[in-house]
Amino acid sequence: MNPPLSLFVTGTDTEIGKTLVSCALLRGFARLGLSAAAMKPIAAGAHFCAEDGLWHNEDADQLDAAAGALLPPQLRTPYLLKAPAAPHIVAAQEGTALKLDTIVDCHREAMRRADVVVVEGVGGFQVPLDDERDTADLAAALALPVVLVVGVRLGCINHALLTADAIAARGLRLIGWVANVVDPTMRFIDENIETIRARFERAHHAPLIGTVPHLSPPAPEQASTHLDIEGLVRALKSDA
Ligand SMILES: Nc1ncnc2c1ncn2[C@@H]1O[C@H](COP(=O)(O)OP(=O)(O)OP(=O)(O)O)[C@@H](O)[C@H]1O
Ligand SMILES: C[C@H](N)[C@H](N)CCCCCC(=O)O
Ligand SMILES: [Mg+2]
Repeated sequence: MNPPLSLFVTGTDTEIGKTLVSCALLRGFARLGLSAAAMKPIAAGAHFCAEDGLWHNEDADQLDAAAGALLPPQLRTPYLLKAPAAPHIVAAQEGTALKLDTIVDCHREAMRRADVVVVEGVGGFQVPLDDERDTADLAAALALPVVLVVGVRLGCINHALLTADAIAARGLRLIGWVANVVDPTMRFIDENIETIRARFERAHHAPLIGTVPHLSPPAPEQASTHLDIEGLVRALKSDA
């Protein structure tokens, strides 16, 4: 039996396509016959649904819809915060301590239930969780290879390079990256992507998993056709 695989999806910012790409990865893994589960361990922004009597988060719902192996909500999202804002601020206001150990335990259980577990971070790579820790500490506690989603828009080169350096500084492996075209009106899109590709290849040996064009509608199944999922699986297996 193959050991389960897992990866941590981070981004150059909030709202740049981490959820879309995570869902695309889930669909791509499913196409390869892998049972794929998703975690959004810390979610900020929840609404109450009278139909099922549960609090929902949009990212978590999208991940559930794309996942082949569904996790129970408490395992998929151990920390569901109400307000759509910086998690350390919302957690403090709600009196919630965001514990890395709890998330690591949930992740360990998720790994027992699927062939591959996709973990979506929250916001960018160094979003605080409290006065001391941030989401980079979460990725390190989970000891996962990182996929960086670059939201392709003006300014993304700098954000991409800073994030890759931060990932390396935490001793984590940037296993690949996705160029996600959030601003289709940007000038020189291909040249921007090539600039990042060449630098990531040289400095981090991190390949471009694929370029997701601006999609209408932004459907995970379609996005997944732009990603080299087989290559990613090979890299994850050799990293495991
Ligand atoms: N390639 C794309 N084409 C069209 N729309 C996109 C694309 N990528 C992302 N979007 C849209 O941009 C918005 C933000 O994307 P998404 O929710 O995936 O970002 P995120 O990085 O996960 O944000 P958060 O930090 O809140 O988790 C969504 O409405 C999504 O549908
Ligand atoms: C609510 C939002 N969609 C994200 N889930 C949280 C983004 C926090 C960003 C914090 C920051 O870097 O300033
Ligand atoms: Mg998201």
